[in-house]
Amino acid sequence: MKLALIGFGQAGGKIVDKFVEYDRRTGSDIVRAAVAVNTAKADLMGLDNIPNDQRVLIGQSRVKGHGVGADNELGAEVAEEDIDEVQGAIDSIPVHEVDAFLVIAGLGGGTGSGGAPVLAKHLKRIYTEPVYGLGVLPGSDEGGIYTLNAARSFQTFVREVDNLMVFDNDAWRKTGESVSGGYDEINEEIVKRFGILFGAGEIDQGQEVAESVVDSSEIINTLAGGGVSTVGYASEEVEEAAGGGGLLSRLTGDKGDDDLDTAHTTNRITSLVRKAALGRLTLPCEIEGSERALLVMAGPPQHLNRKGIERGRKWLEEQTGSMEVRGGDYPVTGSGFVASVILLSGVTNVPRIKELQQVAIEAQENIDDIRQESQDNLDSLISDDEDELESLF
Ligand SMILES: Nc1nc2c(ncn2[C@@H]2O[C@H](COP(=O)(O)OP(=O)(O)OP(=O)(O)O)[C@@H](O)[C@H]2O)c(=O)[nH]1
Repeated sequence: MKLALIGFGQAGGKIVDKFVEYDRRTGSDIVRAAVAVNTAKADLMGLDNIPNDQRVLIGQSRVKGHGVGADNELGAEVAEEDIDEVQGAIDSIPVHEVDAFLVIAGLGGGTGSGGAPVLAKHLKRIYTEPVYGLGVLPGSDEGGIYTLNAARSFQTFVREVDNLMVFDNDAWRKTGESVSGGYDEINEEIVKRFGILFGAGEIDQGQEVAESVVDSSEIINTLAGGGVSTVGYASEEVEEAAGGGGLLSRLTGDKGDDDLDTAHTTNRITSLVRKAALGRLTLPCEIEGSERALLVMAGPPQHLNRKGIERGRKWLEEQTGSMEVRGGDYPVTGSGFVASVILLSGVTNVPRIKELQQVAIEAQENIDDIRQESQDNLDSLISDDEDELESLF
C-alpha cells in the first residue's frame, strides 16, 4: 500500500530515511511521500534520502535549531505552535494517491515523543485516510526520564492514531552493547519488517499470478479497531531456479527445473509462521488474546503455496484465539528467501508496557522528590538563619 511517511525527531527521521532507501533498493513502491520534522537543525542535515524541501525545522523561535533536550512537553508545545509549517510540507503530498499516513518517532526523547501525537491528532482532523503510528520505546538502560517520556507519549499517541505499531529498542539490545551502538542494525530490522508488511499490499493482482495476494484493504482491516500492534518475522534462504515458477510454468502446471516438493514447501511455510509468531516480536507480548492478525508470506512464487499459508493461518487462529486472522502471499521473484511476517493487532497482554509504566511512575516520584529537595536546599542556602537580611526588591 502507498504510504505518506512522516518522521518526527531524530529517530523518526532516520527510520523514514532508511525506508526511502529500502523502497528504492527493493522497488517496493510503498513510499509515496517522506517528510522529516525536527527541532534540531543538525539532525535534519544528517539525513540522506529525504528531499530537502521535505525536511521541516520547527520551534526555531523557541530553541534556535538546537532540539528540545528530551523535554517532551516542550516538544508537544512547539509542534502545536508550528503545525502550519508541517502542514506546508504535507500540502505537497498527493494525498489522494496515499492509502495511509504513518507517523514515526522515538518515544523516549523530546521532539518526536511530544510532537508525534500532536501531528497524528492534526492529520486525523484533516484527512479521511487512516493515520498510523510507529512508536519506538527506549532501551531500559537509557534512564528514568526517557522511560517517563515514553510512557506518557505512548498513552497519548495510542489515543490519537488509528493504530500504534510499536518497536521496543530494549528487546533488540545486544547483550553487553548499549542500544545506541546498534541503531543502524535495529533500523534495518524495523524497515525490513514494516517494508514487507506494507509492500505486500502493493502487488497488483495478476502481476505474479499469485494464488491469494494480500490486498491493502486486508492490512487496513487488520489495523482497524485501533490499539497496539506488534510484528513478527522469520525467514529462510531458498534456491531459486532461473525462470522457474514464471507465468508460463504456472499456467501449464509444468514445474520445470524447480521440481519442488509440495510437502516440503508447505512444511517450510508452517514452520516459518511458528518461528515468526513465537520468536522476537517488535514489541514482545503474549500473542494469545490478540484481536486480529495478518500473515504475509513473501518470497519467490514457486516457494509459496496456499496449503501452507492456510495451515499457518489456522495455527495462528488457535494461538491467538482470534476469529479475525487474515493471510496471503507477497510474491517476490528473485528475493532468494521465503519470509513470514505476522502483524498482531490489538494486543493487550504486554508485560513490557506495564514495566515501563511502573519505572516511569517511580521516575516521576523521584523527580518530584529531587525537585522539592533542591528547592529546600536552595532556600536554606540563600536565606540567613535568623531571617535578619532583607532582599533589595
Ligand atoms: N530504533 C531507533 N531508536 C532510536 C534512534 N535514535 C534514537 N532512538 C530512540 O529514540 C529515543 C528518542 O531519541 P531522539 O529521536 O533522538 O529524540 P528527539 O525526538 O529528536 O528529541 P530531542 O533530541 O530530545 O529533541 C531515544 O531515547 C532512543 O530510544 C534510532 O536511530 N533508531
